[in-house]
Amino acid sequence: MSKEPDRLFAQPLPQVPDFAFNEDVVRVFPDMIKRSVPGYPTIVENLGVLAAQFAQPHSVLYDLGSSLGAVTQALRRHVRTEGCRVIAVDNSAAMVERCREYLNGQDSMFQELLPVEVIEGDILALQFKPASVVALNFTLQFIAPQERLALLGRIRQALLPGGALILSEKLRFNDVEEHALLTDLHIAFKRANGYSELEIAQKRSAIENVMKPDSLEEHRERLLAAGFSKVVPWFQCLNFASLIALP
Ligand SMILES: Nc1ncnc2c1ncn2[C@@H]1O[C@H](C[S@+](CC[C@H]([NH3+])C(=O)[O-])CC(=O)[O-])[C@@H](O)[C@H]1O
Ligand SMILES: O=C(O)C(=O)Cc1ccccc1
Repeated sequence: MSKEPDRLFAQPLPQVPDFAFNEDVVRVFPDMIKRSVPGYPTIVENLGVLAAQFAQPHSVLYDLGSSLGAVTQALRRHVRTEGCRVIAVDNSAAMVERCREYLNGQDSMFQELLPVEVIEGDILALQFKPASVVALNFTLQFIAPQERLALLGRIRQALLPGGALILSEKLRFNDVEEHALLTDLHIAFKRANGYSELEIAQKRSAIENVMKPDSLEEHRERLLAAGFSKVVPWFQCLNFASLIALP
C-alpha cells in the first residue's frame, strides 16, 4: 500500500475543484481515509468478520465502490465459506488500476485466497448475480440521491436468503444540536490527525457538491422501502456509522 501522506489541500487553492477519485487522490487514499473517517480500520476489519457470518456456499460477495480493495482484502482474510468469490466494482479507472496491482501482489504471495474479479464500471449499471454479501462501504453517499432507492432495490433482489447488505456512511442528523456537535467533533478528529484548518476547510468545500450524507432515519426508511426486512446499526463513531440490512 502507498504510504504517501495526504497533502492535497495543504496549499491555498484559488478555486477548490469538486472532489474526484483521480490519480492524485489514489496516491494518498489510504492515508486520507484513515485520517478522515473515524473508525475506518475497525469498520473494514469487522466487515470481514460480519461477512463471514452471512456468506453462503458458492455465492458472490460484492465490494461496491471498492477503491483500493480494502474491503475485498478483509473479505479474503475472514471468509472461509466453500466456493465464494468476490466481485469488486469501481468507476474510477485510477482506483481500479491500483486495486488490481495490490490484489495481484497478494495472489502471487498466498494460495487459497478467494478469487476476485475487479470490474471498472458504474454500480448503477451493474447486472447483479445472486449474492450473499453486498458491501457498500462509504459509497452510497457518492451516488446521486435520486438513484439510491432503485440501487438498494436491485441489491435487495440479488440477495440470497441468509445474506446481508453492509452499508457504511457518513451521517447527518436531523437534530440541529446533535449535528453541530458531531460535526465539530469530526473536525477535532481531523485536527488530531494532523490536518490544518485550511486543509479541513478546502476538503469540506471540495466534497460538498459530490457527497450527500443522509440521516440514520432516512437510511432505515429507504432500506425498508427497498424491501429489506430489518436494519441493524452495528457501529457508530462520531458521524460515521455502519448498518446491517437483512433481506
Ligand atoms: N457510480 C459508481 N460506481 C462505482 N463506483 C463508484 C460510483 N460512485 C463512486 N464510486 C466509487 O466509490 C468509492 C468511494 S470511497 C470507498 C472506500 C472503500 N469502499 C473502502 O472501504 O476503502 C469512499 C470515500 O472515499 O469516502 C470511490 O472509489 C469511487 O470511485
Ligand atoms: O473527509 C471528510 O470529511 C469525509 O467526510 C470523508 C471522506 C474521506 C475520503 C474521501 C472523501 C470524503
